[in-house]
Amino acid sequence: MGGSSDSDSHDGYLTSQYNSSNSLFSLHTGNSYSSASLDRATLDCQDSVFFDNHKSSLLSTEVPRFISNDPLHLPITLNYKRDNADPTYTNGKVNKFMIVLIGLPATGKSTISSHLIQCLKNNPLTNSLRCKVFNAGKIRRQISCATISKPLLLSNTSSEDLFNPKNNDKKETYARITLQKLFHEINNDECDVGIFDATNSTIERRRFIFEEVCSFNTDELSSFNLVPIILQVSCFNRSFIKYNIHNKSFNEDYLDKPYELAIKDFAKRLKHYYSQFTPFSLDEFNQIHRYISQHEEIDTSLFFFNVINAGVVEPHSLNQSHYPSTCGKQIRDTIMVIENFINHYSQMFGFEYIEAVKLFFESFGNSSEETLTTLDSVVNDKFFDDLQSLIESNGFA
Ligand SMILES: Nc1ncnc2c1ncn2[C@@H]1O[C@H](COP(=O)(O)OP(=O)(O)OP(=O)(O)O)[C@@H](O)[C@H]1O
Ligand SMILES: O=P(O)(O)OC[C@H]1O[C@](O)(CO)[C@@H](O)[C@@H]1O
Repeated sequence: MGGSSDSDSHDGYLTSQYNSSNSLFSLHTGNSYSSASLDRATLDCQDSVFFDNHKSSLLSTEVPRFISNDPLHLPITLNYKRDNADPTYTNGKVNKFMIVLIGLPATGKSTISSHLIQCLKNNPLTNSLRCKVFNAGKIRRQISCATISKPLLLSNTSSEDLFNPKNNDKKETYARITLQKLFHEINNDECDVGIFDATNSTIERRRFIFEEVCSFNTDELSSFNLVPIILQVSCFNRSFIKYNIHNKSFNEDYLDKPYELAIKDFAKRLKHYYSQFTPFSLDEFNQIHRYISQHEEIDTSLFFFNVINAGVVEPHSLNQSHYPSTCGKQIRDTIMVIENFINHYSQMFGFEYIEAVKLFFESFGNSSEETLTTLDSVVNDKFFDDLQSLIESNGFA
């Protein structure tokens, strides 16, 4: 595997990153990731039993398929049937769902969203729900392309760099437009599940989102009630991240850019995000729950799910579900389907992805010399160490 960085080249292919010394975030001391349950998730990264149970599947050339070759046919155990005559209301309003994604760039948020939609579409309990993704990057491109006729204006000056934290205002504007579009389509009954696809990487952004959800739900003119579901997507594995960055260099932002420029620009973007990212925590979940309960004056549903390293690390009690006593069947059904998706993500989609990563690095030597050299020259151990330092200086070692 000529030219590959150390992180990928020794015996730890797709496994070495599971030990703490090599992890991108070690997770255990941060303020936000300080809960016992997250510690448990962290321990699982290092836990020898967990490791042994997964090592063979991570290393084998066959994709382990515990259930079936068809990712959409899971043994989902649903105990009751949909009752069409029993639509669910909250506070006299028809329920809709909003999935708020959280996660650093290139962790798989958009990909996992499309997998979730497939899953909802294939389950009789949820197949009538109209799902739509509202992607802040797409909205940004639509607006900025119309203005400057370019996929993405790359710049070396910090004042022009959209992802430099100095320019957060610009990025916030795109996010707010995206959020308003989601509310608008929900309110017009154009969709039932709105997925807000952005990194939502700061506490301030998340506070804004939930203030807006409360305003929406307390708006007497609206006939709908939004049930918020937080889905945090994390990726700590260096090989996964490297593979994802390679793929990101072909996305719409970089259609007109040479590979090297794209990789360098995305790497720079990642550094900006690592310098300001705050993972979502149980504390924040509880704060948001209190805030919504106070403002909506009813006991309200709120859910928090995690996909870590394509589902191979189990989030354990980091996932949270708050069902009020009055919670109706439609919400319970939908959450059950989502929970099944989360719990089986690795079998449904994760291992197939890991296999693709593995193949990518195995055949890496066959890639063009330029691609190889470029990726390794930018996304290497030093780069990951820099990311680690950035996240540590941000208080989340
Ligand atoms: N779970 C996954 N299954 C399959 N491919 C994945 C998965 N996660 C990441 N990838 C690969 O990584 C690339 C980046 O993933 P994706 O675009 O979903 O990340 P993202 O978190 O939405 O990024 P951004 O925030 O920059 O938009 C994808 O193009 C895909 O090739
Ligand atoms: O405004 P946020 O939450 O950072 O998320 C939006 C941005 O995230 C990205 O997906 C990061 O790569 C961009 O495409 C997009 O502009």
